[in-house]
Amino acid sequence: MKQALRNSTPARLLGPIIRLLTVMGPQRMLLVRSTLSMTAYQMFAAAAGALSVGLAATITAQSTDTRVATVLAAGLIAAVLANGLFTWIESWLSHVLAYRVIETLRLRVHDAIERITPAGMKRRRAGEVAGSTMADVEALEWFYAHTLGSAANAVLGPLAVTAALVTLVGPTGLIALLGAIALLTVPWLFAALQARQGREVRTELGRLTAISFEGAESLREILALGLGARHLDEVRAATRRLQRRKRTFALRSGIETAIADAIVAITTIGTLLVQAERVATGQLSATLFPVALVLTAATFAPAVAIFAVAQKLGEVSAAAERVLDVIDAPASVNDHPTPVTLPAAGSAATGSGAVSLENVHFGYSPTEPVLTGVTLRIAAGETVAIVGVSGSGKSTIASLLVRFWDPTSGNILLDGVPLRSIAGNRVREDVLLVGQHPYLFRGTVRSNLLLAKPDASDRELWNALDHAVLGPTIRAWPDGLSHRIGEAGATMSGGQRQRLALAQAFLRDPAILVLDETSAHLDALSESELGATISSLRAGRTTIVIAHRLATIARASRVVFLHDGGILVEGTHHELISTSEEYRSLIGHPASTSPAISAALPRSITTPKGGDNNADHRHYADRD
Ligand SMILES: Nc1ncnc2c1ncn2[C@@H]1O[C@H](COP(=O)(O)OP(=O)(O)OP(=O)(O)O)[C@@H](O)[C@H]1O
Repeated sequence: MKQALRNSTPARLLGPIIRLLTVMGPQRMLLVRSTLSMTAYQMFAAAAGALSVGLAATITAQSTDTRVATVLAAGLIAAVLANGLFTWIESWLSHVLAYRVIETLRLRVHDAIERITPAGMKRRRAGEVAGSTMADVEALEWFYAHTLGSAANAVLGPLAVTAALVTLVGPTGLIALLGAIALLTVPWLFAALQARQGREVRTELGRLTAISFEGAESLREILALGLGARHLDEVRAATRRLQRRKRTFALRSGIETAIADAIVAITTIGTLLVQAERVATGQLSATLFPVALVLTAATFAPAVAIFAVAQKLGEVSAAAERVLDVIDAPASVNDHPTPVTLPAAGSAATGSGAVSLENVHFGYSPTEPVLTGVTLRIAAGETVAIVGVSGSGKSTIASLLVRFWDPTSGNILLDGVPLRSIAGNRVREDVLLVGQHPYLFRGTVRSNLLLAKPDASDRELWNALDHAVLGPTIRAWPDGLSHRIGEAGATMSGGQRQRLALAQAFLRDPAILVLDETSAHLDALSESELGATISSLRAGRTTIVIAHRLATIARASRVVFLHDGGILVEGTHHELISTSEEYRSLIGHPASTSPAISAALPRSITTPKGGDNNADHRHYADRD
């Protein structure tokens, strides 16, 4: 029985909304006050209506005693003023409540996205999810501001007015209550349809938001590839689909409204006929007849308000469900309940920074292992280059080192401490990953550099820029450090963005540096300048380079050749050239006896997932 109730459509409709109510926590008292204010203003509205018709009837009776009329007039003025006051209070409280709850929800969504983003989503996907989820949160604001109070009031209001009506006119006053109950059952009858339509509307809205986000973020690529018209078509098609969904939603809502209007009309006419009959037979005084009609209308007022809300419940419920999906998404790494407290973040100068990978296994999905038992020990201050064909798992190791993911089995240790026992954020203070496509925030050169070291002086900033061979360029700009950078660094070249990221690394001065080396953006001159920069950045610091260039590989004290989920060979560049045919083949060394890499290497290297091995081969060779 309980199970059936839980699976009923209304319960499913309300389930996500009720679960989200838990975020209200400390705001519960605000909800109680807002609901009571709403009940008060509706009671005063009903009283004002009843008093005004009572007053009119008294005046029409032309009684010589003016005392009753005076009392009724005074009561009417008081009721109107109180109605205005409580309407204002309720509106104020309900919006404060809604904004506080929405603020809490926004923070929860933000936390969830931060928790699942590093590994779970690429940046663009995170933007889409954040955008459409925040739109869902906005939809909930209306619910919190206008619904919660109305829902409680839909029960309290009709009961209170009915009590007054029954006191004045007797049991026939219950007709209005029956009408209000009938009115509230209408949305429940359509609940299943409404739930489906609500989900469809929110899903289409989410798709449209995602397409718009993608369009805005990749506008350059879209225009460069001549895909503007196609993108516009996609936006138009998504808009049309959304409009279609909204039309069917509105159609059902319109039918519900028509049925509700019929119920209100039938109840009002029924009350009119019954009470008129009673006046005619002397069971009800003529003065109370208009009062009964006004109170009948007042019985409906809260029910009509909640009816309007219930009609939108499908959409609100779907929005709540989508927000919960994000909030409930599991983290890619779970912080240890009692994380190890490391001393203040190490730096190159502290001599810390030994890294060990102990039999590390990892796959993004259980069926597709990427690393199958990698064991690697890197001493503090050592520079290790990781090489391998595209898709061999080099960047995956980088992600594991900064704890975007945890190994499926095995361990990664930082100065002997398992990474799993250190909070993810703390790990990233010691281990800095400079990725292939560094992201710069909208702001200035200075504001971006200060992200790496908030208390750095301008002198330190210039030093870092000079180390990164970006100083002369920035000095030549009229605004210098105050030069504005567009969103995602759009106003800078790829090479300049990369140097700015390296300047940030100089400022951060981490104990361990993980460089996911890019193969693009740099001309030969810049590359050799940057090589020198990276050498000075590496000095005395544990550095792991995901290497794409021979010059970088040659500079490393050790080269690790990743292949087929494990380490195939390791040693210095020269050792590997003389001992490993696979390595010679990978880097396209002239002494390689395998003109075609496919002849010498196992199949998984020659046809890597998502990569062209010959392109890789040429890639290393070109830059020797
Ligand atoms: N977030 C992810 N979700 C699922 N699979 C992924 C993800 N990231 C990488 N992969 C897959 O894992 C494998 C290893 O990818 P990885 O990026 O580590 O390779 P790589 O050696 O760094 O390649 P490249 O040299 O091209 O950058 C590839 O098959 C890739 O498709």
